[in-house]
This record gives sequence, C-alpha cells and structure tokens, in this order.
Amino acid sequence: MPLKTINPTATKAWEKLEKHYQEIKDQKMVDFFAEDTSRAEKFQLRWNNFFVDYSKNRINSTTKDLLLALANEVELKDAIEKQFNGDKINQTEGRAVLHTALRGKDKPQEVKETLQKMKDFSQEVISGAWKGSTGKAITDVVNIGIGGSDLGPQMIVDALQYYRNHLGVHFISNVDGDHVMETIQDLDPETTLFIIVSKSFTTQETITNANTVRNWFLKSASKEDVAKHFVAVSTNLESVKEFGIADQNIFPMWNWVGGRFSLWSAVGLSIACAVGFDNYQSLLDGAGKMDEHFRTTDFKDNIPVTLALLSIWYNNFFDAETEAIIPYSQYLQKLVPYLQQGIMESNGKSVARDGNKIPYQTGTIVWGEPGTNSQHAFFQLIHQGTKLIPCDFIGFKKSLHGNQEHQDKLMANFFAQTEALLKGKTLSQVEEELKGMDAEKASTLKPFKVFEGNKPTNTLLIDQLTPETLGSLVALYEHKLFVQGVIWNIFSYDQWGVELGKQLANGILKQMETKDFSKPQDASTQSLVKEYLS
Ligand SMILES: O=P(O)(O)OC[C@H]1O[C@H](O)[C@H](O)[C@@H](O)[C@@H]1O
Repeated sequence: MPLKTINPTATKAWEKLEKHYQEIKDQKMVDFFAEDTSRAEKFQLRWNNFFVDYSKNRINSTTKDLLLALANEVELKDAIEKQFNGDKINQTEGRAVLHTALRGKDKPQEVKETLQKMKDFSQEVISGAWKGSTGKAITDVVNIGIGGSDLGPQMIVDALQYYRNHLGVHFISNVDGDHVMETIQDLDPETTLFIIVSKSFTTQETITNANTVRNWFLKSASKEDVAKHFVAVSTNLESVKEFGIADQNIFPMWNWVGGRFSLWSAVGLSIACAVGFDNYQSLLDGAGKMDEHFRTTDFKDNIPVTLALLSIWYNNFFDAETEAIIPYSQYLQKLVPYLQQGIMESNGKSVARDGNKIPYQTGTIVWGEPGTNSQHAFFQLIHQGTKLIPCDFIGFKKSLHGNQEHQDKLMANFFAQTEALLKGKTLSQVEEELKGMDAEKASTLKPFKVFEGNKPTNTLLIDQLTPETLGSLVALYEHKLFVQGVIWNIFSYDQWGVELGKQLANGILKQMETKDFSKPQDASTQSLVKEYLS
C-alpha cells in the first residue's frame, strides 16, 4: 500500500489536503466543468509563448488554495532563493546547485569565458577553419559521455535537428562495445572530432569508450594528431591531461553544476557544433527566461510550481504510481529519457533531510513517447486500465516544415486525447452507438466499450519548437522537480543510489579476471557469473 503518513514539514497543509481529498476523490471533472462555465479560464496560465491548461485536473479552487498553502508551509520561496543565491543546498555533497547561473543575464566571469571558448571553437569547426591532422575540415563530431554527459546534448541535438548544419553529430554512451563499433565504423578518422565529456573523468563507461576510440584513431594517426581530433569537457583537469588532451582543448565545468543539469555548461559543446552557437545561446536564453518566471512569479501563476503541486496531489493523495509525458512532436522523442534522469535521479530518495526514513511516497516515475505513436501503443491502458496515470501533453501551434494537413491531424489527435481522457464514454453513449446491432451481441459488448474518463491531464501548448522555447520547456521540468523535492523534504541533488552497482561491477570484473570466487557473494549472482565465464 502506498504510504500516506503526514509530511512532518507541512503538517497543517498536508492534513487539510488529506481531508479535502476524501471530499473530492470521487467527484467527476465533467461535473466541475458543468458547474462552472469559467473553469477553463480559471485554470490556465499564459507566459511568453506558452499556454498551459490545467483545468482537466481533479481539483477545484479549494484544492488549488490548499496546494498553495502547502508550498508556503514548506517555505518554498525561501528555498528558491537559496538555490539561486548559491547556498550549498546539495548538503550531502557540500555543493551549491547553480545551473541557473549558466543561463542567467549576469553570468559569472568563468562562465562567460567558457562560453566564448565554446563559441570560437564551434564556429571554427563549422566553418572548416579547424583542420584535422591531415588538413581536412571536420565532417563529424562524436560526443563520448554517459548520463548527464550524454542524455542532455543528445536530446537537444535531436530535438533541434531542423536547425542543424552539415556536421554529422553522433553519441557514444554505453560501454557496450557493439554500440561503439556501430558508431565509429563508418567514420573517417581524418575528419572526425571527438568530444570526451565527463564531469568526473573517472566514469568507467566513458573512459573505456574514450580509450577504445583513441586506439582506433591511432591505428591511422600519430600521438601528435590527437590534439586535432580530441577535446574534453570536465572538472577533473588533471586526469584529462593524463589522457593526452592538449591544454587548449579542455573546456572546464564546475562542481556546482549537477551532471543531469549540465547541458547548459560546456557539456553542450556538441549542441553548439550541431546547431551553431547562436542557437545554443537562444537555448540558454529560453531557460534563463523560465528561471526568471519561476523565481519572480507569484506561485498561483507560476508554471513549474503549479505543475509540481498537481503532481504532488496525485502522487501523495490519489496514490498515482506514475506520470506520463507525451510530446506531440517527433523531434521530442528523446525528451522523456532525458527527463527520466533529471526527475528520477533527483527525487528517487527515501530518506528525509534529517536522515530519517520517509513515511510517504516521493519520486515520480515518468515515462512516455511521442504522440500519435503512443496512442497506438500504450494509450489503451491509460484510457481503460485500472491505474490512474496523470499525463502532460506537450504540443506546438506551428510545425517547422509547414505541412498544414499533417499539423492539423497531429493536433486534432492531441486535443482529442485529453478530451477523451476527461469525458470517457458513458454506458448510454455506448448504447446509442450500438443501436441497430443484434441485441444480444450489443449487450455482451457494452461493458467493454465504456470509458470511465476522469483521467487528469495538463496541456502545454507552445507556439513553435525553437531553441528558445525548448530551453524554457526543459527548465520548466527542472524547476518542477526542485519544488517537489522541497515539499518531500529530500535532497534532490545527490545520487548516492547509483554508486553501489558501480562498486559491485568493479568487484565482478576482478572476479572475471582472476577467476577467484572466494569472496562471499550471493549464490544467484555467483552462478550467473560462472555461467558467463563457462
Ligand atoms: O559526467 P560523469 O562524471 O562521467 O558522470 C556521468 C553520470 O554518472 C553517474 O552515473 C551519475 O549518476 C550521473 O548523474 C552522471 O551524469
């Protein structure tokens, strides 16, 4: 059973919400709309190129007031200021969390300098002024990194492919050697540039992949040629140098930027190469504008705060297990895997800030795929399954290539799904539909064709997919997860949970090399490793 115990940092609001939940939980959204003709206007937000409709939620004005009271009781305003001001809010690692400083108007000097270096470098590579070791211009750029050093740049490069130039941009992340070979086998070492991205420069996958790629490169080139084909982004300058990267080819990053929030730093170098520095700058500006909105707008009109509170409402009171994010744009096919790291690595915690075990649910599980494809895959379960799955629908008013017929069909589906999830289909509607059918057959079919409806959705309607709107959209979700972390009273910016597997993998690797199985290990894992080695 989901845990519902009161959050001790917000007892008053939490208790009131629990009581209110009991009153409202069986009510139908369609009745809310029938009772209040101005409901749609009441629960919508307009900001820049964003229009957010959250009226299709199982809330009324009281719910909204109580959720806002919750935000106030946990002193959200103060928490936001602490983050933006650079307090060491990542307490378990003793670090500030300042990805917002990478995209604000007043950037620190070191950020400005790094941006200038990224600008100069990306322009040289794009224009062909940067020559490979044999004097040829670069045709392909390969980003070698994993987690935050891969997912962000990869998602943005894919999302902004409309804005791309002639460079082929590729990503190597998995330590799976087949993935590495499939990526490099058709590349020409003379015209390929590798960007090794690792905040720590100790990550097993990235260092292994970087070594493999360097060896592949050295088959047809000399050590001196490495400087023309390898650059690195890291906080660990010493290890980068040890790897053999020339000083001038190192792009710094800082430990006050979390890996999963690092695409706004030099980790975004492959983005700048793929779409040009000006577009990268617009991406930063879009994120900066959302930061401003988040920091300065009253909570009742604040998009990230509103979406975060709604998510808490379903997670902690309706016991929703997951949330779906459905972008109606094929360009955003990598958005969800990217957000999964941001959201689930940040808020997948079960210990409160005081070190005690948390007695309530945290950490939203997010998943999703672009529409309309997902309508033909998992939407059946959202419409008629037994689970409550709140969904965010993200769509754009204008397409990039025109094709109005396609755009209208895409968006008709986009609107229709939230309508269907809201209204469902009643028994009498089904009966009406089955009129004329053989009575016995109709009566057998009836129960299967009923849709309960009353499934909550948020609709984010954005003018067009541009570097700027994309920047704002990503920053929106970053702030949403931050607000949830504050309410759940957890530390959102560490990730101790990924360490154990890494440690054990090193031990197993040693076992494989030495065939020494004397160290105690569970019987299942041991027999699997032995089977692998047999
Ligand atoms: O950039 P790196 O230091 O190589 O780290 C890459 C990734 O490693 C770990 O798994 C962390 O959990 C991620 O947050 C991080 O993005």
